[in-house]
Amino acid sequence: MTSVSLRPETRPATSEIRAAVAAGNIPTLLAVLVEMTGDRRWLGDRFRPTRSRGMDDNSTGGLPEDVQAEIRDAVVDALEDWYEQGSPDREPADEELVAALMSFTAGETVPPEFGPMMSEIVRGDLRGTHLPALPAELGSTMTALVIGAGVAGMLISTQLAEAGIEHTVLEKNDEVGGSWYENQYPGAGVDTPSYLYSISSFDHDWSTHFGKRDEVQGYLQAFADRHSVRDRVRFGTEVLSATYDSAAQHWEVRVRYRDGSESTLTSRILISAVGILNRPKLPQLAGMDTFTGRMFHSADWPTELDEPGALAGKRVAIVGSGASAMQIGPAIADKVGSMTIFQRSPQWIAPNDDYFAPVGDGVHWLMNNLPGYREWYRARLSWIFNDKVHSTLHVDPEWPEPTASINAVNHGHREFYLRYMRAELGDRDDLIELSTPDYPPFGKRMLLDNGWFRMLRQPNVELVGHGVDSVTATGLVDSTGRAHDFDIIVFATGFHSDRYLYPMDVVGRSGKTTVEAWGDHDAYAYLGITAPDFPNLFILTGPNTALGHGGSFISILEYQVRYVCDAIRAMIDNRLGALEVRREVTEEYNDAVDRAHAKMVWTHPAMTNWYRNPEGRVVAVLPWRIVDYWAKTRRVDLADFHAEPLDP
Ligand SMILES: Cc1cc2nc3c(=O)[nH]c(=O)nc-3n(C[C@H](O)[C@H](O)[C@H](O)COP(=O)(O)OP(=O)(O)OC[C@H]3O[C@@H](n4cnc5c(N)ncnc54)[C@H](O)[C@@H]3O)c2cc1C
Repeated sequence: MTSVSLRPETRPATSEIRAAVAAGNIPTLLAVLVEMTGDRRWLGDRFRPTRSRGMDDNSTGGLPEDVQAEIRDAVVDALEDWYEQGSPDREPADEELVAALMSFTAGETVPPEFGPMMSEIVRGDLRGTHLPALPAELGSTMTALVIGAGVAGMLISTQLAEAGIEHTVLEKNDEVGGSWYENQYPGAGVDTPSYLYSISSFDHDWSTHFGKRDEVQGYLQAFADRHSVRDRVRFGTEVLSATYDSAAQHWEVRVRYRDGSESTLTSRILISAVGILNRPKLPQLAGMDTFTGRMFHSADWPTELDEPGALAGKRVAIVGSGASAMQIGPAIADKVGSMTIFQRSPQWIAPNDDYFAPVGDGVHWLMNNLPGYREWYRARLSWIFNDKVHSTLHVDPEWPEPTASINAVNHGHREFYLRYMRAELGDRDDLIELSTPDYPPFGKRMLLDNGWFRMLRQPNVELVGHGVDSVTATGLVDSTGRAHDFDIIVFATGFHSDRYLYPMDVVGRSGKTTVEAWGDHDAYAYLGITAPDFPNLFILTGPNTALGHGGSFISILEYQVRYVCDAIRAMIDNRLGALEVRREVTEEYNDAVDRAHAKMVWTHPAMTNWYRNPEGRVVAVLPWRIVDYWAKTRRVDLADFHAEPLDP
């Protein structure tokens, strides 16, 4: 469903407005009300929402019924007045008011540095284009190749196209979508609320708060339709290598097409949008080729297993208990004969009442008809799900507990999640023991409960507290030596998240590949985007830019796309042929990344996680808050780069 205009031809009946407003999120309605009316009376104590509990949108604001009713009535009046005045253009709140409203509606202090970033969301600034039109005389010189047509590749391609920059997107698959095209396993979906995990410029009426894979993929396909992205994508084309030619100031990119033939393409600018959760990681186990049943990685789920009855009576193994396993298990437990989960380490799992909750017509109406509602709802989610928790993830050096928690607040989180887990698992002491992590909450990305604990209690489900050692013709042998027989083995074992640009050979100015420059698992780049010796190469979701503390990858991608566009704009404005980040700037940045990580929960020795490389250095996630990354990526500073004029 796409959004409707904020300027309806006919004014809705009061009863229609009232019904929709009844479904509204109270803190969001309050912000909209103050923005629409300018009346600061609504910032009085009587209307102050409570602080939201954990990770939910605090729909009632914790306010008494009569106060909620008063707010709703006032919103109805404000909207009727707005129609009365001929539905004028919305005037978004200024930065000062945004900052005040964020703190007020969050029921806690949102630090002032969030004001500008939140204002950008509230104003909808990221909806626009970041590049001016390319001057005609540069048309043939400023060209680009983009690798990958997931969210990242589509976002940058749309910007390049609007500026008239000639480019091709090279995509190994046959369709756009990346993660969401490939991951089709039962239960696949987002664990970031969809009204946040969505593209700022492309609205959608989500059917549930946490969209499932088909809806997310449909949304991305609709984005591709809207911006004619497919016209610029060469599908079935895998990039094998890329080599920078200093003399020509361009990249030579070796590709292989679906029919096995290969060719070399060239472009001034090379943009990697290959993602970090795209190359499935399978464990290297003895006997992998001997199993006679079906065995596959979660990202390669065979769709025929979705046919009715296909799993009936089957003995299914799920190897791993991370995010994908957690979505698959509850989705198939009722359909299989038996299910055995091999868990090396339990996860921290948070409750979330909205996980399966549908988004009703009333909310859709507000998103599309109440000026500012969509933007304010998103801004609030971007506090609750993105940065709110970050300050609690710093290790307190005085904290006496060496492993289970890192500071007093983190200890409180631990107690809260344990209470929830125990309540869900009831009298199953065996499961409680197996499900209690021995590392601090947030040491790995938090998961949201989708019925996992209840599933564990089902009689046909077994949780094994070990990993697997080998594969046999009939099943698996776990690390205690116990053999298990299966018909189907699903490896929910994640991706090569610490191997950037893998498995491409990307060769820089000096003739070294990225692997030679960085080591196999130790990538680094300035802002995670650009690296010395690799001029004119921009990496989207590069090293240290994924989110460990929660939040939406799409926010990060939008900031990176803006930064890359700013770099390209600088090249165009200054007639540059090459832009290469300075080594000292990159080293200084990466020292700061490592220093910041050393204080964060992710470097805590009590657990392993997909953020760290085998040596323990965190290479995948950002150490800072999103607002810090937002500030760092707002503008390109040419002083950070060696710039070469365009060779005439
Ligand atoms: C199951 C799952 C659930 C997720 N849930 C969330 C969530 O709730 N919230 C969140 O923020 N993030 C989530 N993510 C992370 C998700 O990967 C990102 O949010 C986002 O989709 C990344 O987009 P991308 O375009 O950077 O990369 P991808 O979506 O990974 O796209 C990369 C594209 O590049 C192509 N490609 C790769 N190598 C080559 C090559 N050599 N040649 C040609 N093409 C190539 C791939 O085929 C793919 O199409 C999830 C990921 C998975 C796998």
